[in-house]
Amino acid sequence: MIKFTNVEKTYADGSKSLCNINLGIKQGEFVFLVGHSGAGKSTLLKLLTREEKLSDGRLSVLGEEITKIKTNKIHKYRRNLGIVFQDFKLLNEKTVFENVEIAMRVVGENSKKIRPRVMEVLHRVGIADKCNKYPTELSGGECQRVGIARAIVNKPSIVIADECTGNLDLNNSVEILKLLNEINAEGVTVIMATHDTEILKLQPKRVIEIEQGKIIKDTKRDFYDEAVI
Ligand SMILES: Nc1ncnc2c1ncn2[C@@H]1O[C@H](COP(=O)(O)OP(=O)(O)OP(=O)(O)O)[C@@H](O)[C@H]1O
Repeated sequence: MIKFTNVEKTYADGSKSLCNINLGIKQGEFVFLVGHSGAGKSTLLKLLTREEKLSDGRLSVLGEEITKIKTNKIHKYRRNLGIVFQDFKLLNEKTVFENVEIAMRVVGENSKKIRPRVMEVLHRVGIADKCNKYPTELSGGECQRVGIARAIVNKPSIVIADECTGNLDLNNSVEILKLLNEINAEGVTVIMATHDTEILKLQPKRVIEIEQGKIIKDTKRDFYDEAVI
């Protein structure tokens, strides 16, 4: 469960980015976070990942009060999260396998478990045959599959995807959404920020709309077209 209670975020330069956010997301939900550029979507996600701190209010994630997590315990908290980025953030000098492997190494996973688990997730996202390639040898859609493999390799409870289809064409976006759906079907909460309303038409999910730092709509997706996935 994720719970925002009266959350405010004002950046150091005085920009008020989030205002009185009250929001509950149950474990296993798939939520789209939408809004125009600058609405506050990334800020909300950065509060979840503890890249940014709340200015006021409360935020609890998986039973933990975010503001109370000590700096030296943040890495432990982040193990619950898998993060997928718009620009993939892959290491170009490392292979596909190594890009995913590194996520297991940094959390100190037992080396014997690493190879089978990495190969398992690479199969899962349909990119195992490219495990020895470098990111520069892959298409955008393939890079994002690697990004998803890296996000899920440590079995997170929550996947956070910030504009993860932003650099992809519609076909690739559909494939990435399918993958996120499958991951969600296994009980993982998925929160996906997007400003692309076409994406919302692809599947019936909860949509939370932010405008100028405020939630202006929260629906179980009853106002969008019929699902096509
Ligand atoms: N580090 C920062 N310092 C100051 N202001 C910031 C910072 N990061 C974001 N903002 C401001 O906070 C507001 C919300 O930004 P945010 O990045 O959360 O929006 P967004 O909805 O994710 O936009 P986009 O779709 O363009 O990524 C904007 O007005 C932005 O200028």
